[in-house]
Amino acid sequence: RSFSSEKDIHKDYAVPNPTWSEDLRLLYEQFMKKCEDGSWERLPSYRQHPAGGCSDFQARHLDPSAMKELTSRARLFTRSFEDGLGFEYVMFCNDAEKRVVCILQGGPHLQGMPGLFHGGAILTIIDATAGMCAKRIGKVVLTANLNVNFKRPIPLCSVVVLNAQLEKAEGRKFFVSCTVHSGDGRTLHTEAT
Ligand SMILES: CCCCCCCCCC(=O)SCCNC(=O)CCNC(=O)[C@H](O)C(C)(C)COP(=O)(O)OP(=O)(O)OC[C@H]1O[C@@H](n2cnc3c(N)ncnc32)[C@H](O)[C@@H]1OP(=O)(O)O
Repeated sequence: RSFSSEKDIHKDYAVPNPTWSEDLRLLYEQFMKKCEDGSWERLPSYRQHPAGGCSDFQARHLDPSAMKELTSRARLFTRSFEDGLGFEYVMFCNDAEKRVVCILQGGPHLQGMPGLFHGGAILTIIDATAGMCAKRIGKVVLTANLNVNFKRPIPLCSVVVLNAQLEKAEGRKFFVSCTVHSGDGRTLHTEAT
């Protein structure tokens, strides 16, 4: 399927699709229920996010003349896979508690060691989830430092839950912790700050 149709670029991918497992669907329904009283909010997710708010950052880091051509071809990394092959995920935020939860089913194209999730893929979704947690407050944020402990390998194509929590804010610095647990919550796979 072409990635560059207007429709495709503006499509919200943070919704169920036929590649989702029963486990991911159940978690999605659980969190959608939590959204009913307004304490949690599902975050839409697109292949290309509007540049809104990043213009001064882009001016500082990027050559404006190259920007237009570049961004027209650009896709958010975590949304640049065919359905089911990469990151199938939905983020939910609870701004009162300064938390972001990400439910994730990792596809077969995220393999590292045979049968296992690639460590870089785990880093990526931690970076995105913890980044979103900081972004809810800081609006435009960049990851300055990411420390990760891989406690248990994550089986490929399994469903996991990421929990990001803002721990502290000092001016424009945000300190976020993030864990990755198995879908049933019993196994702590990864912890990061
Ligand atoms: C809508 C959905 C979008 C989803 C997107 C998901 C993407 C997730 C986010 C990313 O992956 S961003 C891409 C990876 N990150 C980068 O490319 C950032 C590259 N680094 C930088 O641009 C600069 O180093 C940075 C902006 C982080 C800081 O540089 P600045 O010149 O703005 O500030 P400065 O170096 O003076 O540091 C500011 C404060 O941060 C502190 N700091 C900087 N780097 C640090 C570090 N590595 N560890 C701890 N503290 C650090 C620094 O000590 C200082 O603290 P104090 O003011 O208290 O002294």
